[in-house]
Amino acid sequence: MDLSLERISHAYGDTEVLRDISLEVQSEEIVCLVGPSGCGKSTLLRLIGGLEKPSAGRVLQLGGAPEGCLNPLTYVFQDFALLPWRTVRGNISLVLEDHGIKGAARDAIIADVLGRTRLGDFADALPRQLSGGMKQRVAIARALAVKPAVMLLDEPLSALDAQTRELLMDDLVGLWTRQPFTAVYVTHNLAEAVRLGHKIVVLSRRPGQVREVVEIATPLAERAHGDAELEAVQKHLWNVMRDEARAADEELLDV
Ligand SMILES: Nc1ncnc2c1ncn2[C@@H]1O[C@H](COP(=O)(O)OP(=O)(O)OP(=O)(O)O)[C@@H](O)[C@H]1O
Repeated sequence: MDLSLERISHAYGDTEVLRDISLEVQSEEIVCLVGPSGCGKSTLLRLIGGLEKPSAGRVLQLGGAPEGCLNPLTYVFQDFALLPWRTVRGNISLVLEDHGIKGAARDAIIADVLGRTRLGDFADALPRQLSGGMKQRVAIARALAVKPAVMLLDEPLSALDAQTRELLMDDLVGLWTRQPFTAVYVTHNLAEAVRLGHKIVVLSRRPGQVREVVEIATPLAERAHGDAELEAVQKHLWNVMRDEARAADEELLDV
């Protein structure tokens, strides 16, 4: 399934947050949204996911969802949102039970997503026994269990330390390479965007507008850490964003 955002604008009361955003998300593509603090990245993700309705414009879902899809637009949050009293298996099982999937069918899906996220040995662990990076892998496995058409990731790595972020980026690349998925990925971190994004959308400061869309042709699996071409793209993105970020940072808070 592809997504087409047509001239989306959004305001909260008098606060204009997003202005005239048009964007395509193609199937099996990771689209990263970057932009200064408060420019409306998370708001745009909520509008895409249908949690809120845009003040103007629309989000079109083009083509059918994958076979067996239980939830076309599925979120992955920064704080993992795992139930602490349920094991890894139990956390994943819950979303399937919610859809009436039980027994062998449920077990097969759980085995599949634990395999894809390389968590097979941790099925019986409780969240408190896992590192932050492992918890986020469980959250990703849980999202995959509902066979989403598009995963919506809101700063999924920003609660993690730098080393864990690197490992999880490798994991996401591996996951996508083994079986491509479609995602919209909000991040502050330009290194993450150039590592994971097929397309990087730079938003201006609030009201967020599309400043630039950068496409990176290098396959994800070939994007090595420290690659000169990626660093040049990252530098370019920072040049586009720097003045906007500074202006956003110096803006007086409206309290
Ligand atoms: N439910 C809401 N009601 C009123 N204002 C809101 C609401 N949600 C977000 N905002 C405002 O909309 C603007 C954009 O917020 P949003 O969280 O989408 O930005 P962001 O780019 O994701 O920010 P950050 O990078 O800091 O996470 C902010 O000024 C925020 O205060």
